[in-house]
Amino acid sequence: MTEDYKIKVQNVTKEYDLFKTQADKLKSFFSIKTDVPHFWSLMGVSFEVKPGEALGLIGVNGSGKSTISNIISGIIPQTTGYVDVKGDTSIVAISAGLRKNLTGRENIRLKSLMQGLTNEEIDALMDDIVSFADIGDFVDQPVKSYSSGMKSRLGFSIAVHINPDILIIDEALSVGDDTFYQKCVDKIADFKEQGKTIIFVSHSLKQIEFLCDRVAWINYGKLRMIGETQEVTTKYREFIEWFKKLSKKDKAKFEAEQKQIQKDFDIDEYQRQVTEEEQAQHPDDKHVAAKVKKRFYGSVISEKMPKTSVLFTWLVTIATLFFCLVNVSGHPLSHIIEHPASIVKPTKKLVLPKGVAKDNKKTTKKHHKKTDTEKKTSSVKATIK
Ligand SMILES: Nc1ncnc2c1ncn2[C@@H]1O[C@H](COP(=O)(O)OP(=O)(O)OP(=O)(O)O)[C@@H](O)[C@H]1O
Repeated sequence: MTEDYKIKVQNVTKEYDLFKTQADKLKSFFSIKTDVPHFWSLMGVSFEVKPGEALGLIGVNGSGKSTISNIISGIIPQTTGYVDVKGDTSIVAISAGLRKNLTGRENIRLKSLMQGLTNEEIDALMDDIVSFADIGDFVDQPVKSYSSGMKSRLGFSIAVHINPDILIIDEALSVGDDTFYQKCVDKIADFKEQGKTIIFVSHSLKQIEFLCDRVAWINYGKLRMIGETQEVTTKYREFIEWFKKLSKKDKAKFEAEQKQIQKDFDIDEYQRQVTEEEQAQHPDDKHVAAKVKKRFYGSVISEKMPKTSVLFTWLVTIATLFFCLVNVSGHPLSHIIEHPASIVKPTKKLVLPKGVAKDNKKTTKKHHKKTDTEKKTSSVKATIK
């Protein structure tokens, strides 16, 4: 692999925990072991995109195309692996990055500000973005009222007008009508002429063949093939034809097997495998294992709490609980240190809020009256006797 790249992904994986309850989610955050099943959406994907290249991403539903696009765009983090993107990216997926409660115009401003444009620059671009999106009065309505085609139009228009170095288009053209599609294709062609880098995700092999210089075929979380467009699309078509000829039962069996492989994926085993392969290529390098480890974990931000933070959180929680108990018990700290059992034997009277105290007095008085009556009754009873 040459160093002359715009995007580089190396040994990228993405794991999802398939939580069933909120409690499982919380436990996992605190690194408490749960029996939640795991699913590896990506199982070690590596490729590079050269400057000015249009790379197509193809693969059947659920193969991991959007996952890798979102990782490259910085929308979601990878679980392991190295990702290097040289330049600003702008992703166009159906409704990606659009806030549904904001109007189209507000979304234009927000997304542009997030890309680093100033308010003056946005004002200058606003009319062009609105006119390209061509969604009429809806531009002043909240995005939640848009059809998927309208969201795609708005998203595409914003993305191409903010002039990113890298444009990632994820299935955005599949929902537009023919006129809009042609406008988008022309705009993408303009981008290519300007030497910009494009990642184009689509199920339409025709669109891919028309727009892309190279294609990566992602297959159930793995990179199955990358190369010249025609070569890869031909192999992919053969695969689709083979799959279509399977019986319904065999199709289901094949898909279940692939998903099972994604559930059973072992990240440590994969790391060992990569280390062994690289050690074989560089037998004299004593630092291969450390380099692979750094590549796997060096640039990732864990979605789970690191062990030290978990320990710290537990310590703070226990300390807080302890001091609360000391306070409630009413004993001085030194006394509790000498007699730990006294922490559960409070000395202080409970100080109740005013209203509660009054109510309590009334109840106690009533209680006393009752007791006096009882006393009188018993003395009368005694006199009669
Ligand atoms: N948040 C999530 N939690 C659990 N699994 C997820 C999550 N997001 C994606 N996945 C799973 O990861 C796999 C890859 O999904 P992804 O959306 O990347 O596929 P895709 O190739 O873009 O599919 P499509 O062509 O249908 O858009 C799928 O099996 C999907 O169910």
